[in-house]
Amino acid sequence: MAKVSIHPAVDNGFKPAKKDFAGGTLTCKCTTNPVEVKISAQTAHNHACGCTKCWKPAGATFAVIAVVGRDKVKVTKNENKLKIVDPSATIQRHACKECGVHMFGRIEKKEHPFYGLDFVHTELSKDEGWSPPEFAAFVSSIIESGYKPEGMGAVRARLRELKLEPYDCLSPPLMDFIATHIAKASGALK
Ligand SMILES: N[C@@H](CCC(=O)N[C@@H](CSCO)C(=O)NCC(=O)O)C(=O)O
Ligand SMILES: [Zn+2]
Ligand SMILES: [Zn+2]
Repeated sequence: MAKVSIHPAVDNGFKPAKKDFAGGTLTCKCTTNPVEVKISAQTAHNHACGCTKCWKPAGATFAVIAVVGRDKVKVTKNENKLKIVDPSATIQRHACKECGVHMFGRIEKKEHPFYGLDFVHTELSKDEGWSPPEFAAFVSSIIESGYKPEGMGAVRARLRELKLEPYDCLSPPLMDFIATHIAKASGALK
């Protein structure tokens, strides 16, 4: 049986991060006047995401998305082509109006646990050395985009084969981080 396809950047394995890698340039898919975003740091928490909201290339089952400090993200070309996909979403995804690629996702709610971090797709960069994906998040959510539920066993098996442990939310360390932030804000945790 054919292997389950996850995403073109992970289906054939992926390279480790380069030591001291300090960022690169993301370019949208437009052949003329592409949007360019400069990232001036290495990314963290890169992961495959099965949610319905993250951008993925045509035909991919999962998105691959990482975070980086918002002060390290600068639009350097054709900013006028960017539009926020859903201004009411927690993560405001700034997408190219022409090709639809999401160039960065930003959290504007200061009280959010991930405030200060932008979400980026490093597959949009030709630079090599970015942090590789570490786990798979929101795996069950691919069903919300129409993936057949009976195929989920094979999807999770393939993710494990790629060393991307599948979770139906974020990874346990990130979920603990979120819960700790909420407990400190409410006073439940001192
Ligand atoms: N089942 C939903 C889940 C969507 C969801 O909660 N996505 C997460 C992860 S996106 C990157 O890891 C999230 O934080 N979303 C906030 C937002 O998108 O604004 C679905 O699939 O839609
Ligand atoms: Zn574009
Ligand atoms: Zn997502």
